[in-house]
Formats: sequence, C-alpha cells, structure tokens
Amino acid sequence: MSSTKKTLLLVEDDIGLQKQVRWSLEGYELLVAGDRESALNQIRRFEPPVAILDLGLPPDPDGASEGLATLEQMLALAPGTKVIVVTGNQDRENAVRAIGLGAYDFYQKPFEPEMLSLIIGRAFRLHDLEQENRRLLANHQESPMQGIISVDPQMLKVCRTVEKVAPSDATVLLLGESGTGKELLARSLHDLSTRLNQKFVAINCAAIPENLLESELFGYEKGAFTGATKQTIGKIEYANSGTLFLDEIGDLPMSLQAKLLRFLQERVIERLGGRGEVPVDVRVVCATHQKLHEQIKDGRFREDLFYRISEITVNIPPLRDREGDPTLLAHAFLDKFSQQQGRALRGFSQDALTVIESHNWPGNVREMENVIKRAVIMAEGSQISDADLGLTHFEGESEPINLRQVRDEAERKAVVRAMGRANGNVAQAAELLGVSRPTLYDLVSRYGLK
Ligand SMILES: Nc1ncnc2c1ncn2[C@@H]1O[C@H](COP(=O)(O)OP(=O)(O)OP(=O)(O)O)[C@@H](O)[C@H]1O
Repeated sequence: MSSTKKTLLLVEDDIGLQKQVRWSLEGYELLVAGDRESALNQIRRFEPPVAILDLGLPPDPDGASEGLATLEQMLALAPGTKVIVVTGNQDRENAVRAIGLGAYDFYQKPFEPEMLSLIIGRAFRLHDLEQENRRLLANHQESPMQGIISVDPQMLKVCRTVEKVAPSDATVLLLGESGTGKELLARSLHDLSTRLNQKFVAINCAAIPENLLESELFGYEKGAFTGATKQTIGKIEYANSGTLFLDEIGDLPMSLQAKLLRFLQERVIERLGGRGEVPVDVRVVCATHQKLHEQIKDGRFREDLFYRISEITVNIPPLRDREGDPTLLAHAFLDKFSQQQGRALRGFSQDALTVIESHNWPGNVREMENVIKRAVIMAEGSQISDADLGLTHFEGESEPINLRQVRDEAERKAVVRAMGRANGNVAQAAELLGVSRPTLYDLVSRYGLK
C-alpha cells in the first residue's frame, strides 16, 4: 500500500453498492470485503483507520446478526478503527445496538454520497486525534522516568529531583500518602543509578511482625534460636551492591531503630547469634506515609535515625493536588486495561470525567488503577460512564474571594482541566475551551503550564 491516500475499508456484499461507493469516494484507498472472513482478513492486514460496514451481510443479508457479529470481531482486532455501520432505512434498533457495541456512527440507506463522506471525514479526524494522544502518552513513557505518568508541575519537579540524586549514594526518604508511587520512585532511583544491574530489595516494615523483622533484616546464624537450622542471610545483606528499599519505615519498632541506625552509620551488620561483623554496601531508600516529625515528638521515632535516612527528602504530592493528572492517568489506565481485557471502549462520558476530576482519591494512583480496571471489566456500554466508576462526587475546598484572583484561578484551572481531558492535545483542548490555539498557547505560558 504505497499510496499516500487514507485507507478505508468497505464491508458490503452488494456489488452495485460497492461500485457506487468506490466511485464517490475516489479520494481514499478503498479496501473492499464482501463477508465477515474477508473483512477480518483486511482488518488484520491493514488495520484501516475507518471502516464502513453494512449490517446486512450473508448468510443473513436481510437481518443484522452477521453484521453485528462482524462488528464485534473487527473492534476486538482493531479497537482504534472507527466503524460506521450502514443499516436499512427503518432499522434504527440495530443501529443503536451497533453503537452500543462500539461502532463510531451509523448511516441509513439510501446511499447519499455527501452525507457519507461527511461522516467519514469526521471519523478520520477523530482517529487522527486519538493517534496523536497515544503518541503523546508514549512520549511520557519514554522519558527517563519510565513508567511515571504526570503533567503536574510538582510531580515533574519530584521526577527531576529523583533523576538528579539517583546517581549519588545519598540515602533518600520518600514521603507521601499510600498509593502515590513511592515504590515506583524508589525503583526509578535504583534504575537510574550505577547499581541498576544489581538487586533491588524491598521490605515492608509494617507487614512483618516485630519478632520476625529483626531476623528478616539482619539474618541469623545456625542455632541462633529454636528453629534456626541453617545460616540465613537477611534482606540487608542480600541487597549487597544494590539498593535496599525500606517501605513504611515509620512503622519500624523502636528496638530495631537503634540497630538500623548503627548499620547506617557503620555499614556493617551482625547476624542474629553471630559473632562477627559483615560489611555491606547498599544504597538505602526509605519511604513512609507517616508524619515522622509528629512521631519524633511523641517519642515513637528516633530523631537521630530520621536525620540519617533523610539526607535527601522527596515529598510526593497526593493525586488530588496534581493538576491534570487524574484524567491523564485515567486515560492511560483505560488504554492499558482495555487492551489487557480485549475490550473496545471509547473513552469516558462527560459525567465520568467530571467525577474523576472532582473525586478526592484518598487511595491515590493505586485507587485510580483499581477503579479504572473495575470499570473496564464492568462497563456495559461502549464508553465508561460515571456509574461504571462507582465513585461519589466530592465538593472542592473553599476558594479565594479577591475577584481577580478568582478569575485567574478559574482560568488556570479550566486550562489545566481542558488539557487533561484532551490528553495533552492542544487543538482539542482549545476547542473544548472555545478559544483559538494561539490564545491557548498564551494562557499556557501565562500560567507557566507545560
Ligand atoms: N505517576 C504514576 N504513573 C503511573 N503509574 C503510577 C504512578 N504512580 C503510581 N503508579 C502505580 O500505582 C500503584 C501504586 O504505586 P506504589 O506502589 O509505588 O505506591 P506507594 O506509594 O509505594 O504505595 P504504599 O505506600 O501503599 O506502598 C502501582 O501499581 C504503580 O505502578
């Protein structure tokens, strides 16, 4: 297919109609299929951006069963293809069923070239926009902070800090609510360091009972306690030459805080029941959702240990404070899970986007991941609706009362929301806001948005 013309698939068994369409749509590279099997072959081979599908296909040319089954399989093979279904004059019911299955639009016979060509033009435009969105998203994923999706200025600053400190051996403390991506950032610190080919060992200090945590961290010699039948090395020693990630460090019992402090100062460990010291070379990254300053005041966390582990502190903002991220992440997870589940879903309804933007996200990105995964599995229509999300609507906090400030803030928020909804596509965001593209560029630079 060397032509630069856009590829369009026509699934139509009537030779006369095939000819008519071919004649009136000369501007496209037309692929033609007369039945389900050849339609699916063309889809597999060319994955055309747009397809026209007559629902009346053999062996059911007067009904729609074969057409609807073909539609489902086409969309499962190529979820990005915009399928325009063609129905009989009186057949609204099947048109609606086809849209419910994920068809982009429908067109009722008799054949009117101008009308069809308008619908096709719109379908190509939407397909191009979606491609552009995917490309933008892919660029995010190719950034040095692989796997981290964000457009929020605070979060981008966090990424830059991580990139900067990763190559050093400084002990890093990651502070953030549960599900904000602490472990993900700890892994980035490892992957961007010179230790990347060594082990990354994570241990959750809150998940292991106090009496087992000590041997888990420091290991033990044979006979150190009843049941210690052989020498076992602990997580710290196991991470030698690599990175040790101590998650939920705020939950480390006082008795072990002293022992960990000694290790951090002297870089040697002693296994339980052991007599000698073992030198260990690890980069330590800690994380917690606890307020360590309060714990220090209450005598539950050693101040000297706090200073040891916080050579560099990184504050990770909660998702509700990240501008544009909720909708961006929702789109990214929708793409990921619809692909995993083999479902052809066409984005979110307006109400669903409003709920995503206003929800408080107490469980942060993990909650978002779970909510979208569940919605992808449960959604009955071709779009995710607010009901599919199963979330309740929360009101925002109080706003400032200085009029100019209120206007600026409202304008800035609208720009951020539009960019999030449009998944970073400037043309689409400008359309949503009802301004020209240059105006939007001005607003973006005035408010220092990226
Ligand atoms: N910015 C992001 N982009 C993409 N995925 C993310 C992002 N932040 C977090 N995630 C994903 O969200 C989930 C939760 O992240 P992670 O486990 O790193 O959070 P956490 O802060 O360590 O949570 P906890 O404190 O409960 O252990 C993971 O599946 C992670 O991959």
